[in-house]
Amino acid sequence: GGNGGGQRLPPGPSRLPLIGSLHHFLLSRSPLAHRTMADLARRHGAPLMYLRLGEVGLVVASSPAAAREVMRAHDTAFASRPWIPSMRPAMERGAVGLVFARHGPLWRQLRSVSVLELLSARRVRSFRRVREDEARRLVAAVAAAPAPGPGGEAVVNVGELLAALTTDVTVRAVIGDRFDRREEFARAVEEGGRLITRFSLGDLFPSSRLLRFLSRKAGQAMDLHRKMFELMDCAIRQHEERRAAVASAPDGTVKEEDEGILGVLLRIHKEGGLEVPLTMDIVKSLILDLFSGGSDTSGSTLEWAMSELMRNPRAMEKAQAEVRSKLHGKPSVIEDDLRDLNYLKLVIKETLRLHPVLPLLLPRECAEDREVMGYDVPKGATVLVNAWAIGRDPEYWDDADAFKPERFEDGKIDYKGTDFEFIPFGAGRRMCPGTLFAQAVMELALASLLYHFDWKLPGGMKPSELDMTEKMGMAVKRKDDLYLRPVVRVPVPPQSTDST
Ligand code: HEM
Repeated sequence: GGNGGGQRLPPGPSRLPLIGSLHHFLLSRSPLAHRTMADLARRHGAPLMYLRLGEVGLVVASSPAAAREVMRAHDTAFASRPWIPSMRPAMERGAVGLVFARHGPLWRQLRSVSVLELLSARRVRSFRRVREDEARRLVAAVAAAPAPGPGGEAVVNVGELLAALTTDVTVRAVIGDRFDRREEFARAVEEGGRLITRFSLGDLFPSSRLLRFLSRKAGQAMDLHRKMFELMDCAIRQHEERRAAVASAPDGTVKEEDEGILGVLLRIHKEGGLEVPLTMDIVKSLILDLFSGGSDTSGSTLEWAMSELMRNPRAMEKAQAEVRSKLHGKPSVIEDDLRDLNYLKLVIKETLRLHPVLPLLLPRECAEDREVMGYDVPKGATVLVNAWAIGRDPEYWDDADAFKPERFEDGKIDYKGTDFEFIPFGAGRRMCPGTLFAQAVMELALASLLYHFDWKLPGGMKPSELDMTEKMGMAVKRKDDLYLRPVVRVPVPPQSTDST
């Protein structure tokens, strides 16, 4: 109640003058927005909930039915992304790729290029050797690297290795090579995560120029944008030098995997003739989207998968038995082997249910007043879908908080955007275009880790003692690093010294 203009806003928690519902977040036990929002939605019996944070109206869908309304029934009205005020100056200077493009001709064009060309099943398959090579490097690094960890045992930082793997696979797929400035880039992505998730008063009260002026966020966003574009310039140069080198080599053929995603984009850029010209700024923004969208998400998902397997030794044993029996002592896992690894795929699905690394997906914006489930959603409201809450809703999931890959055994529920109780990649026209890319790298990496090694928790820790606290960033990660002690089961073949 309490809203003027005859609007019937969705129910939600109390709102104070000026700050709206902000106090619910400031007083919440959890610093994680998806948990606070799930709590509020349950307490107010509001699968479609209205909140106001400062001046920003927020509508949160927290049930499969509400998610279906947002991403199917009203998909076109909710197909834009809001531009956070402090990020707007950077975006207006051209820092817009696929992720943040407003629903319109530019987005449509980038979307179809991405789906049909850059991330298609055929293109993803063409990077198979890149993935196999990086997976071999991963297991070689695990076998070589155990170093005394916090408790003096020889452990590896599993999350760090997996983050490096997913970054390298993505970057090699895009530019055809490892990125010379990888560490700098990783730091910049982390900085971006901090910036985007930090509350800033200027963002909550966009009409206040004073607050915006006082907030340093806009300036920092601009600096980061410049830094990212400089790094992308460098990636493009690196790509072009590499192609020139490949073309002038004795057998001078440029293979598809050398062309890379960037090669395809540069070709389209040169050909021209598109409805919306593909400028170099757009190319840079788009590859930046792929770099950051492609690595952090898959890397964190893999780290959660390993964490869940450590907490659930029976699932771990089952997954290891499967990969070891299917491979019959082969030297390493290759992609042909993945076809038979059914349980491994269920493990990944179950991980995505319990740990959707974008728990609120990516924000949508309401383009026009809409009536949803009998309530008014006002134009301009930010619309979120709480995939985390939906994936753990006891009304749809038995023993919802337990890790049970078997629940997906009958193959009825998938993350393709049609089963609204399971939407880690979103749904509708803004759904993640990178699912095949992500699936390919995650399956191979996990199979490789489980094939070659047994894994022990350090310091005699019991499985149930492994802390699973989350930390917010660009994607939701573990708060504590996951250190594990690897025990070799299937020896890792010596690394070849190929140049890539
Ligand atoms: C486990 C891995 C991943 C997860 C959980 C994930 C999740 C998501 C989600 C939830 C969205 C927003 C969907 C919506 O608004 O309905 C999204 C969008 C997007 N993702 Fe992913 N993603 C993953 C991997 C990838 C990869 C590997 C790529 C590319 C290489 C990628 C590229 C994108 C892009 C470009 C968008 C924006 C699409 C648009 O706005 O039209 N993602 N992703």
